[in-house]
Amino acid sequence: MPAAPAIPAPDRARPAPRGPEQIADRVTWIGALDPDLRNFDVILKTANGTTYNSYVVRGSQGVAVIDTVKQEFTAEFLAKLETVARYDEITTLVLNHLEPDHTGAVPELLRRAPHAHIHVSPRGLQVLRALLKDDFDSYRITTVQTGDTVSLGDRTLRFLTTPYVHWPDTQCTYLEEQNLLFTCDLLGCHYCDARLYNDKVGDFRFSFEYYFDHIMRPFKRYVTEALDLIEPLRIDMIAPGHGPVLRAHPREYITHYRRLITKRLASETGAEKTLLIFYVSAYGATAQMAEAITEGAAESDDVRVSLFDLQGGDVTPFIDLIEEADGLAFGTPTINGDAVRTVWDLLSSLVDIDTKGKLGASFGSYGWTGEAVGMVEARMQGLKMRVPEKGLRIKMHPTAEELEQCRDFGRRLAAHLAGRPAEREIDMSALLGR
Ligand SMILES: Cc1cc2nc3c(=O)[nH]c(=O)nc-3n(C[C@H](O)[C@H](O)[C@H](O)COP(=O)(O)O)c2cc1C
Repeated sequence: MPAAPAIPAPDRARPAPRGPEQIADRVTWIGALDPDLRNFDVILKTANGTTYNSYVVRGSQGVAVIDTVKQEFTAEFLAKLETVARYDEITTLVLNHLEPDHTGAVPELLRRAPHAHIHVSPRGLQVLRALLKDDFDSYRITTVQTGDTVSLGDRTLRFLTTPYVHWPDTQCTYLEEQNLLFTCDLLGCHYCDARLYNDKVGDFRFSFEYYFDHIMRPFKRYVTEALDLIEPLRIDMIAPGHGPVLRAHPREYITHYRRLITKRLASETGAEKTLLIFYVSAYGATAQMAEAITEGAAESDDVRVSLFDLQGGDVTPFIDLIEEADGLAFGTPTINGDAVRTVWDLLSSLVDIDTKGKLGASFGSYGWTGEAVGMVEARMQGLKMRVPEKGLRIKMHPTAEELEQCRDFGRRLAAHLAGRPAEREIDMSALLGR
């Protein structure tokens, strides 16, 4: 065990905005408030900051620390911890998620707590190794999975493996005797309020949904699995890693996640699959292609086809539609060797949703080099979409014959969506070298 305590990271100049809080019998919040933070993980706006929630659970034969805080709050965190436990009493350190905002104080805590036995998911172990570097081998570490428990005497922690909410390593920890669930990022949000409890703080609905949209939404299928796992539990309190402690009606937050996951309305047409076709067009050539592709695809009764001109510029309204769609086609002319910006804007907005396995297609008119279609195709492949048809390029305005090629392209996209890929006509003369 490494002996010499390192100097803690410099703490913030201003005093800690609040001390520890006993949130339940034997359970104390020892987290940190970060009210001045305005941007999190580069991708999130945090209008009133965030909190890094850490908890101590005291049993008759052991003390557990559940997650820690961001590194710059280490001294504040340790000071709070010292008010509720001695370092040599800490038997268990649970790391539900290894992201630095929850593990920043781990190295310092481990230096001080010689008996802390780390409990982490199997996939968390790899990240932990990277975090602890050369010290890794000097600590006692156990990997835990759903159903495993650790006893603190008269208190028991049960683990639930909930991967990809939102990193591969994530898990939840359930305090059995008190029906208290520690969920780390799941059901959390960036909302800083020293009053701490959901029934005391300001209105944090926006933050809760915003956090879901940007952090959980790309992993909806995993979030669903996590909810399936935690829903059968009796839950009196949810203690997340960020934002308010959910003690009033905790189950409503699970229900709300379910609602956010399933926004889709019942189909009005009865068609099983949906195809969205987006385009931009300076002189109308790509627009003509888009209309012909739509016509071709719409011949299928199995596919509901929608056509959208992106000229308006704002792509945000399309994100929900895209998330629910089965297929997407993007049309863009080549302008200065590239696709048009609104198409890129839309494609880069897809980072918030799961596009894996959706059908993708690209098309567009060009004058001489025509790179745009291939670029869009590569981006769709990068998003792990299924791109079964080579992108369709037409030089300048399409002829009647080329418009028929577009219709045919649309028919093939519909057939792929319906699970019946159409046979393409084989050009025998090309095969025979004529
Ligand atoms: C400003 C400008 C830049 C262009 N740059 C390219 C180019 O780099 N490569 C190319 O193949 N065509 C280029 N073109 C030609 C267009 O791709 C072509 O006119 C196409 O038919 C336009 O399709 P649209 O009517 O759907 O906008 C350019 C056209 C304009 C107006």
